Amino acid sequence: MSESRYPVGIVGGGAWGTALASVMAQIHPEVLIWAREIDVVTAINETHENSLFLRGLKLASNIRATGDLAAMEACGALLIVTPAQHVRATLAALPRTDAPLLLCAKGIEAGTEMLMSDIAAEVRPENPLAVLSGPTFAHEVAAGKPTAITLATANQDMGAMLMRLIAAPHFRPYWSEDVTGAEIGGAVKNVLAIGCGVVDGAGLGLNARASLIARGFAEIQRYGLARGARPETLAGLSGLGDLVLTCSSDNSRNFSLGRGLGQGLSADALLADRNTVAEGAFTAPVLLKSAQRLGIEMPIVAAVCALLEGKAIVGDVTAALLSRPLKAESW
Ligand SMILES: NC(=O)c1ccc[n+]([C@@H]2O[C@H](COP(=O)([O-])OP(=O)(O)OC[C@H]3O[C@@H](n4cnc5c(N)ncnc54)[C@H](O)[C@@H]3O)[C@@H](O)[C@H]2O)c1
Ligand SMILES: O=P(O)(O)OC[C@H](O)CO
Repeated sequence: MSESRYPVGIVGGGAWGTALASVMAQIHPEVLIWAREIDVVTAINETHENSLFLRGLKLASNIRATGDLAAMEACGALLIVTPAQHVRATLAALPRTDAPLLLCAKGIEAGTEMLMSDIAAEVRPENPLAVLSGPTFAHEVAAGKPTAITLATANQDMGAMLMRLIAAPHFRPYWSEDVTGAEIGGAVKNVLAIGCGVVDGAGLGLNARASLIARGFAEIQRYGLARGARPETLAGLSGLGDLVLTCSSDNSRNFSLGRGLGQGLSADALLADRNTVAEGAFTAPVLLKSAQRLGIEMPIVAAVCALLEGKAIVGDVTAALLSRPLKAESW
C-alpha cells in the first residue's frame, strides 16, 4: 500500500459510510469521505453532522467530505459503502489507484447474480479486495458500542494488514479467507429480516420468528454451500450473527419494511416513503432466481418475494410454508 495523505477513505456517505468514517477518525489523523449528495458534503464539512442519513451524531472534525470521486486517489485504502446495486458504477468511476478495496455493501447484483467481490474483480482487477460484513447497526457503531465484524480476504497477510488498519478500541475485526461466505451471509439475511418483520407486523408470534430464523439459516446454508461458501463462515458474524441482529430489531430497515408488509401495506408505498436503503427488497428477486437456477429450495425467500411483489398475502404464504411436505430437519 502506498504512502497516502488519508490512510483510509470512505466511498459512500449514507449511515454506514458515516459510521465507519466516525470509527476511522478515532484511529487515523484524517479521514476522507465521498458523498453523492452535496448537502451531505457541506453538512459534514461545516457543521460536522450527516442528518440526512445518521441523525443525532456529532462527527469528528478530522473527517473531511468531498463530492469529487477523483479526490479519493489520496487514500491508502478505500471502504466502498454505496448500496449494492450502485457498487459497479461507483467502482468504475473511481480514479486509478492501487488502494485495497474493502467492500461493505450487502447484496447481490440484479441481472448478473454477482456478489460485490465478483463485480470488483471484474471492474477493478488491479486492486486487492476484501469484504467487511457482520452484525453492525450503524448508529451503534457510531455511538461507540462494542462491535465485532468479519474482514474476509483470500490473502492472510493482506487480511492482517487491513485488520490493523481498521481495528479500533470498540471495533474488532476477525479475518476470514472465505470472501464468498462473508458476502452470502450478509446478502441473504436481509431478505430473511424482511420475513421476520412480516411475522412481527402480522402478529404471528415469537415462536414463528425463531422458526423463521432457524429455517432461514438452513436456506442460507443451502444456497451458500452451492456457491462455494464455507459452513463455518455462514455460522459466524457475517452470517448467523447478522441474521440474529437484523431479525430481532425494528432498527433494521429490512425488518421494518417487512413489518409494514405484515401490516398489509404495499412494498411500493413503503419504499417510496424512505430515502434509506432496504437491500433485501433488491436482493430477494435476484436471490430467488439464482437459487432456482442452482436447483436450491428457498421457500422463505420465495414467500418474501411474493409479498414484495404483491402477489400474495401473509395468510397465504404462512399457510403454504406450514403445509410443505413433512421432512427431516436438516439443511
Ligand atoms: N446502515 C447500516 O447499519 C449498515 C451496516 C452494515 C452494512 N450496511 C450496508 O451498507 C450499504 C450502504 O447502506 P447505508 O446504510 O450506508 O445507506 P443509507 O440507507 O444510509 O443511504 C443510502 C445511500 O445510498 C446512496 N445512493 C443512492 N443512490 C445512489 C447512486 N445512484 N449511486 C451511489 N450511491 C447512491 C446515497 O448517497 C446514500 O449514501 C448497504 O449495502 C447496507 O446493506 C449498512
Ligand atoms: O438496517 P438493515 O436491515 O440494512 O441492517 C443493517 C446492517 O446490515 C446490520 O448488520
